[in-house]
Amino acid sequence: MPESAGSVFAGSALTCLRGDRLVFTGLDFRIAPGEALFLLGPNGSGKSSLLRVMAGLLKPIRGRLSWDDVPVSDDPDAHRGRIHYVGHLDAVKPVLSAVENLTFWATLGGAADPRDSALRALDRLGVPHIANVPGRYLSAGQKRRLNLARIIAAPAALWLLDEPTVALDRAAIALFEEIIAEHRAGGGMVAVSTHVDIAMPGARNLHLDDFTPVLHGEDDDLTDEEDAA
Ligand SMILES: Nc1ncnc2c1ncn2[C@@H]1O[C@H](COP(=O)(O)OP(=O)(O)OP(=O)(O)O)[C@@H](O)[C@H]1O
Repeated sequence: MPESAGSVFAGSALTCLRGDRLVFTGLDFRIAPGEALFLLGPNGSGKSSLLRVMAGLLKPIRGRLSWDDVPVSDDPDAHRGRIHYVGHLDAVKPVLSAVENLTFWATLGGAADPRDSALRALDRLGVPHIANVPGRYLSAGQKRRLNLARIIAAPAALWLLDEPTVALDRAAIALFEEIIAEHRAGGGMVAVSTHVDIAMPGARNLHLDDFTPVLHGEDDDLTDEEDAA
């Protein structure tokens, strides 16, 4: 059961700089238990950047990120403990088998019985047969399923998923939609960046291009904040 019961995750007046580019400014969002947010927008509009901000991996140069109205920056470790962040670059270790990769992540995520959780998550993602296959032999879609198995191998209230359905076949996308629905039914929260249709009933849309800054020279004093991770 996620720890989100009653919790609200919110951002207000967020401004993000990457390199020398102001990516978005004045961005607000709010996710309550059971809610889902789609991050939408063209390439380069800042979806991945916002997910990294939400995960505490990238510091916004302005604005506030809060959990139950307490600034996330007050306790970054607590925030890390309540999220699963899955980026679009997978992190499968090539020499470890699928179940070893997943057991490692489940241990980090605080699962009670990491290996058992790992095996059950592989089963849920429809790939029990890859358990003993080394990461380097997995297909793109199998790696993606393995990455998504991470989110159910250990509990976390907030799932931050960057283009989660890339390389997935239709059956896996349907499975993924079911898993998201179950998470939300248990009070979990989710933010998903995507360029394709994913069924998440009742999800709200956040269009990143609505927050693309128009510069008139007043932001010349902005300084870059490197990745916090
Ligand atoms: N590490 C970085 N250093 C400098 N600039 C970066 C970095 N990462 C991303 N950017 C820039 O930040 C902007 C937003 O990129 P981001 O990856 O957040 O967009 P996106 O909406 O997720 O794009 P896509 O749909 O292509 O995945 C882009 O202009 C990109 O070039």
